[in-house]
Amino acid sequence: MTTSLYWLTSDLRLDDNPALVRAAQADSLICVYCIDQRWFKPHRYHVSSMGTHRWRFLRQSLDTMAEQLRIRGQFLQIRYGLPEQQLAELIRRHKVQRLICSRQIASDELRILKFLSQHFPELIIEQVDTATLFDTGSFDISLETLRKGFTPYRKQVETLSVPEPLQAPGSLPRAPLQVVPDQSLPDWIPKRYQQSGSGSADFIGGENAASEHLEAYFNSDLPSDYKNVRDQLDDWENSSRLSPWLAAGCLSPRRITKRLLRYEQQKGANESSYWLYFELLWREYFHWLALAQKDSLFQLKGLRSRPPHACLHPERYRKWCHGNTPWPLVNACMRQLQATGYLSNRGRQIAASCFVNELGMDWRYGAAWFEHMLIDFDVASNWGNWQYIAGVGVDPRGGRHFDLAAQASKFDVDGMYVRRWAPHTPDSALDSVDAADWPIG
Ligand SMILES: Cc1cc2nc3c(=O)[nH]c(=O)nc-3n(C[C@H](O)[C@H](O)[C@H](O)COP(=O)(O)OP(=O)(O)OC[C@H]3O[C@@H](n4cnc5c(N)ncnc54)[C@H](O)[C@@H]3O)c2cc1C
Repeated sequence: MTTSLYWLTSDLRLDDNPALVRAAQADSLICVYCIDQRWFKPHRYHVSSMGTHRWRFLRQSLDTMAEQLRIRGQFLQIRYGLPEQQLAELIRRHKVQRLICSRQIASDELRILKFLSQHFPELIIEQVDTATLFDTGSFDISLETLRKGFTPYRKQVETLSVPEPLQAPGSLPRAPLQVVPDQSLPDWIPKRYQQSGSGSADFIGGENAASEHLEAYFNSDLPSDYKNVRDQLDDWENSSRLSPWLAAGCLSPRRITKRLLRYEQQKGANESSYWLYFELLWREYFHWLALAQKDSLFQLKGLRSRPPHACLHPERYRKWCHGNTPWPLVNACMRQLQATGYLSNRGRQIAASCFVNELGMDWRYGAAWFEHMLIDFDVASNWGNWQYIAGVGVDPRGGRHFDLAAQASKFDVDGMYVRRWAPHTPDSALDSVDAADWPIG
């Protein structure tokens, strides 16, 4: 009798989930999701990884996943604590022979897998590609090749056809025991997370909401205009808004691509519809890059040989985070992010460029704030895009410096965006100057 353990991470779906299909090849199956205690503790960048927007979305996604598994005679265990301990306990108790999970790219999760392989040398650990269009091994994903830039990579993968998405399994092996779920949250989850309620109706976590949103988007004509409007700062309809579901794994990129192809067959392909695929390839590029570059994703120097000049200035940092800088456009971006957990790609670029260039700060503090705030946080896309803007990633132009006045006059012509999100921006200087700070005489 074989017992497999499926460790769910950013793959909260049944549809097109090759890890679940692989895990189901067993007599008995344990499905577990671990809420990591470390997500809620402020780390070296003085903020915790998990923010309330993403937490709400995650809880909704887990509820849907638990219900989908229940319908198929399975059970989702949600465990709180340190994943390495939680998983080790299950492996020991149920004499688990195989652990299956999605391919991990972040160092924390890779350390968990290393811990398990050291403590259970007999355990077979299988990492499965669930977050990408293509599998590892379909093409060259070495750092050396990826460093050549996005365009050579894109040309390589555009010759490949995207594999068909898998159907959700109709039934699954039984769990070894039925554990009564404990719904109470541990006290290391701060109170404000427990009260985060149902939140904004814009993004509802879970596979069902994901497929409803996918259908609504592709039943409209919006994809045919995507490229023309994707750079706008606000408005639900300017881009696909698929990112939170992609990041939590409620939706697979293969399913999106399949739906996009159907759209093109029905309504015709154009540059805009192609551009959606182009952006999915960017997402994928950052994913492979993160996998290849390992810990340098989180280092100040990134892929460069020397770190850039950067400082840590707490007052500037606070002002940027809360939208109190001298730049109304940046303030509007930061306040929208804080209020909703979402920011357009243009808004993210503007806020990140200001952080790196006008504020001269260590880019990793900005990336960590985004990680905490974003409802669609994805380690590869977030840290990779930050590196790109800070000039320590793969950008052949060596970083991006956006002219904030020019951005405002181009993307917020009538000032509507600033009026909506930061109507009462204080007229503050970037740094407070106090005579007492200066030596006298
Ligand atoms: C500083 C910075 C941080 C970012 N952090 C994240 C993050 O944590 N999570 C995240 O999903 N995206 C991140 N992005 C990328 C991008 O801003 C978002 O994916 C996009 O705004 C999400 O909205 P959408 O789904 O409507 O995108 P659309 O414009 O509709 O694009 C469709 C999909 O393509 C992918 N995509 C689009 N642009 C990018 C890009 N520049 N890089 C990678 N993938 C892209 C996303 O999966 C997106 O859902 C970041 C960008 C910047 C500049």
